[in-house]
Amino acid sequence: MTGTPPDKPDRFGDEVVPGKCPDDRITILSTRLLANDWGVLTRYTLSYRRRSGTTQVFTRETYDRGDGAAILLYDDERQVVLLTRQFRFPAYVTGHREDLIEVCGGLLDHDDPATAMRREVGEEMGVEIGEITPIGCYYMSPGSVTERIHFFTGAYRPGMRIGPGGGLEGEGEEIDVMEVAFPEALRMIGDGRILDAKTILLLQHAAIKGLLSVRGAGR
Ligand SMILES: Nc1nc2c(ncn2[C@@H]2O[C@H](COP(=O)(O)OP(=O)(O)O[C@H]3O[C@H](CO)[C@@H](O)[C@H](O)[C@@H]3O)[C@@H](O)[C@H]2O)c(=O)[nH]1
Ligand SMILES: [Mg+2]
Repeated sequence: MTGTPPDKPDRFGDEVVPGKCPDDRITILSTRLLANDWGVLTRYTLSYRRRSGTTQVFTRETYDRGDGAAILLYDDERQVVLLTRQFRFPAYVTGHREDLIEVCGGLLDHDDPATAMRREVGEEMGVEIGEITPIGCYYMSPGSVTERIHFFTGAYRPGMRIGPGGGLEGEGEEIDVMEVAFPEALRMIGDGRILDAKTILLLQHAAIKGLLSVRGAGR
């Protein structure tokens, strides 16, 4: 994506404001904006009616950077997948010192999911993709992060590579594009070389649905 900040919370509609909530278990008592920069960090104070009928008051912080999209690009003739490798600072601060291996993904940045996905595939992978197949839209960290990721798969062939990819240098992106044999990609989950959950979800989806052959991946 470009360096513009993601969508702001108004994309949720007007129900998440004090005193107004369609779920009658919940009353939002107050909200406090803690940060409004790249992402939006908000502290809500809410009262929650438990199943027993008693009411509890507590606070919850939400971090909103907008929603995202991710895609597994696969070539079923050559039995390979196309992945990225890039520096991830939030992983670095947890002590992880290697670049992360991931499927292509990015924030929607005001586009619909399929449009955003095509844009990211062009920028990051240098691929002009044909048909893409939606799989579902899932919360990745629902206890604190509002982001939902729209998942896709897409078949590609070497002829669809129209550029080197690599992402946007002006945004600090430096993305390596890696073609990996599918059984090897599955082994990379098992031995910890792949640590990104959206990538693991998509590779396992491809195995379960038989998009590619798992022969040679071991147990
Ligand atoms: N200025 C600024 N830029 C940021 C910040 N955080 C990220 N960026 C930049 O914003 C761009 C985001 O690139 P995308 O390709 O759209 O997103 P992503 O970082 O690959 O991944 C996002 O979407 C994924 C969904 O597939 C998510 O899984 C991932 O966590 C992240 O939200 C990158 O250029 C990145 O450097 C920040 O705090 N400040
Ligand atoms: Mg990205």
